Amino acid sequence: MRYLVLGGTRSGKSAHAESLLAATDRPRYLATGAVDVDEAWGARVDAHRVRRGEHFLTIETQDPAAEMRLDPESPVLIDDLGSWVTSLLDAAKAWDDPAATITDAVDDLCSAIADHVADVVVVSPEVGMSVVAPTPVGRRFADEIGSVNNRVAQVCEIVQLVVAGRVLDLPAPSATLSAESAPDDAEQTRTPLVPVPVAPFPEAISPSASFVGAALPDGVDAEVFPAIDPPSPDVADAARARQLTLTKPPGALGLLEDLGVWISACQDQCPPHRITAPAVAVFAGDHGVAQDGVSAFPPEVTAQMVANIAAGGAAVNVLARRAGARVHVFDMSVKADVPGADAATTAYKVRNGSGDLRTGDAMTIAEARKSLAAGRAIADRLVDSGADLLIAGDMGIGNTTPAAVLIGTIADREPVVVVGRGTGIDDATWIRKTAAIRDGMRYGRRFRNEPLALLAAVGGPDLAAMAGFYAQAALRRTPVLIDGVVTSAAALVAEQLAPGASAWWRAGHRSTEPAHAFALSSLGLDPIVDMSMRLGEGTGALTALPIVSSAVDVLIDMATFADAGVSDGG
Ligand SMILES: Cc1cc2ncn([C@H]3O[C@H](COP(=O)(O)O)[C@@H](O)[C@H]3O)c2cc1C
Ligand SMILES: O=C(O)c1cccnc1
Repeated sequence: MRYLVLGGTRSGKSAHAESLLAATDRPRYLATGAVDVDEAWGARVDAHRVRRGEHFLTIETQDPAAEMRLDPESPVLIDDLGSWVTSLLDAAKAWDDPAATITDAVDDLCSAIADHVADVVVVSPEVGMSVVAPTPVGRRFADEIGSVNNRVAQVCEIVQLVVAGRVLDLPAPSATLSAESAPDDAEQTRTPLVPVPVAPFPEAISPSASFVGAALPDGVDAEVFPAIDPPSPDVADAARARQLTLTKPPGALGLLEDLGVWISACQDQCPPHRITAPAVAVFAGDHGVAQDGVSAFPPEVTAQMVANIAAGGAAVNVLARRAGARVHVFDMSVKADVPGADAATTAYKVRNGSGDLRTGDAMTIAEARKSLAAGRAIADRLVDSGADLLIAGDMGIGNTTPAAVLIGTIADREPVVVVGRGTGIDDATWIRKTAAIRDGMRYGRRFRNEPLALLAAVGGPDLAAMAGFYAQAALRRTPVLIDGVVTSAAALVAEQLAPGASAWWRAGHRSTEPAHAFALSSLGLDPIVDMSMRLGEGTGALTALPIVSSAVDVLIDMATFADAGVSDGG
């Protein structure tokens, strides 16, 4: 989670910011204050230091972005942007030179904050609420810090204002910024902040999602799940009853009502909490079968697209930003090294590419276990760090072929009805792909009721990790939106591993891939939207996410007949 904590002088903003990281392990404190200014300043810095105690590792730096990049997995507190902007303006000799800018450094800091894996808390002064400063230097500072705060707010999920020691959560701007409220920088208006974090937030943020290896207790096999409880039937009843009290004819909000009831039941709370921290995990892997031309694109695109997702440029990133979701991408079994991949991306890598499913050796049983454990650990880490809805996405050239094999096998359909056009294959490729699916199904059939062996034979680490992720999400009582054909294949396997898990899932969309419909009907899921999409990555689920968030808002925010003084239908 990324926090921007604003406040005036002595408002209590630093103490609050520190309390946010009180529960995390050895957070780093990036002190941007100028050293040796004068005695009074020194005393003030010392007071901060005493309060922080030993918990924080203090680093004095004028380049917080560089420090963050050195260790993206450690929680970090930056205190504060006021002194940082001052030192930038000093260095650029910009105080009385309107042409000199600090834009590059601000861009760099925003991208470091956006890329940071662990929690980030940024402290900044809120100035300029009084009369305009009488000096050019005062005006310059107020202008700069105002626009820096705007920029940093855009990459933080939570923005708070501290006044007299009291903490105010600032709601995110609505999706379309009005002309007045829009920051004057064109870049900002292109990417308005999308999350709507208006629910109260805990004093201390939970430990960050540092993705560092599988974490199942000793002696627990990754494919073994305890019984899965359904979302609370009693709370579902309470939520249905509440829907009837809201100022609308009963049932008039259709599926929105069902979705609100479902989230309420998942959260065991009516009205539910607002959805504030949805997270997407994209599982990437190459597939041996892709070497023989079952896709319209070459296998090297997988690694390139993983890099694109990590850099924030893929469709999944764009839709996630709009829906207020964080995206994490994991190289489970990409064949080549992903250019510039960080430690979090490769933390769970099982192998370089999967074997050829036509001869039944996508991976070994040990690798299948390791992949399932990885997916479970990733779900755990996201839930532990506060995620309140999970989405899995896929990336892997050729992966609609193993997906069709898994769905054809489990849902018991013929190869010709589960084969799809994937990335847009031509007829000759379609024939090859159908033959590959037939061979894979012939091999996989014997493991139809043995999910671990089936994943090892005709799946791959990416699909196995998704299955572990979905089943673990259910175990952790966290709602899930399923995406397209690839993720739905993993969901079918997850339901075999952990029967009942599907009660914690909804289908985000209907893909144009034919196998998707079979998977959804086997799982008893109806898609929320049908947008003729066929991309994967998590995009279909993300398209439905704002609808689910709206459904929750309805249960929280709508007036009741009694409150609004509206006569009900008797
Ligand atoms: C540029 C690009 C971006 C993608 N994003 C998702 N996919 C999707 O298409 C691929 C599966 O289709 P097939 O089985 O036909 O290869 C996967 O990478 C999947 O994630 C993409 C594919 C491409 C080419
Ligand atoms: O439905 C999907 O998830 C899908 C469809 C085509 C290509 N890749 C993914």
